[in-house]
Amino acid sequence: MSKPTTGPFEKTAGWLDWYAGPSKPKFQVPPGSVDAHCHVFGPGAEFPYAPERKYTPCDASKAQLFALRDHLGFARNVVVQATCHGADNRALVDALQSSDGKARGVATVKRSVTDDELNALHAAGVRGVRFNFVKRLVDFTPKDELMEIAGRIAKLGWHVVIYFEAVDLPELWDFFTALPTTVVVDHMGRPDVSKPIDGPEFELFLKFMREHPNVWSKVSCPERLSVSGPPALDGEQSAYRDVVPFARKVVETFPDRVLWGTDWPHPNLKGHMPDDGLLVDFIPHIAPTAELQKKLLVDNPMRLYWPEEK
Ligand SMILES: O=C(O)c1cc(C(=O)O)oc(=O)c1
Repeated sequence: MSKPTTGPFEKTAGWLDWYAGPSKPKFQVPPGSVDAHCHVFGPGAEFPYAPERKYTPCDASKAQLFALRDHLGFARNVVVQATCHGADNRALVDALQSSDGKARGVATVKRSVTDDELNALHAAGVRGVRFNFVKRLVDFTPKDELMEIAGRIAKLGWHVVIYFEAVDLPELWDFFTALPTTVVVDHMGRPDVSKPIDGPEFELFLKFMREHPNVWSKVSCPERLSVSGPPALDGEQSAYRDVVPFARKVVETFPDRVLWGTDWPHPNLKGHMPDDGLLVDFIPHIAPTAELQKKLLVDNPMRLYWPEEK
């Protein structure tokens, strides 16, 4: 892969660039696998970062994303609008339109979005909107505004992707459970994996999924959630072991409602930047059978993002 670059923008201090020499995974993903959570950043010279952003990344272009897809053995991507682009979806749309039909997307929109704009996003391959509740990433948006957006995008057959921290689930519960669409949780709702897996916090997340069959989860981002490490670097095959029981529990309990993604280019990591090849090698630890792997990597994302092909 080519190396990360920066255009006219100055990166946030301490920014870690994505890993330019990912290893070839030992685990071979099933044919037709989908990386269902990844981003593009800019390039800033072409698609400027949003004025309201909370961080300025290095560039991470569509060509670099597609090269990673091929290198890791994936067939398709779901590109999720990154907060550094706000509600300006141009970089996302450009990536989708350049993908030969191999990428679909999740956008961020404001209440002011027009029906024509939503229809154009749909034509480009957008199938969901993202609502973000992580305070270090976005400013607050009133819930009535989000609910209005959810009602409008439901008519297009789209879903809502939510990103929040585990401690905030109780406060957000009523809003989340009132959403009229399929709801996809980013990164398992960010559990604190230093707490017990059968403790009240993770139990609430499992209850959220158990009691609401429209709720799905991405079992992604062990590199963000792990406290114990070791990091996925230098061939490490036992990376992020403290995350395994949490992710495996979700995969085994709700095998038809889980998705997996690299989260490339891994915004805001502080300690290390993982080798994406080793992240793929993490998959069989959380989805130990071929049947679970196929659901996680092929059947589920295809049902959600390419339903016309099923
Ligand atoms: O935890 C994060 O910092 C993060 C940020 C973004 C984004 O800025 O969109 O997306 C993610 O999936 C994760």
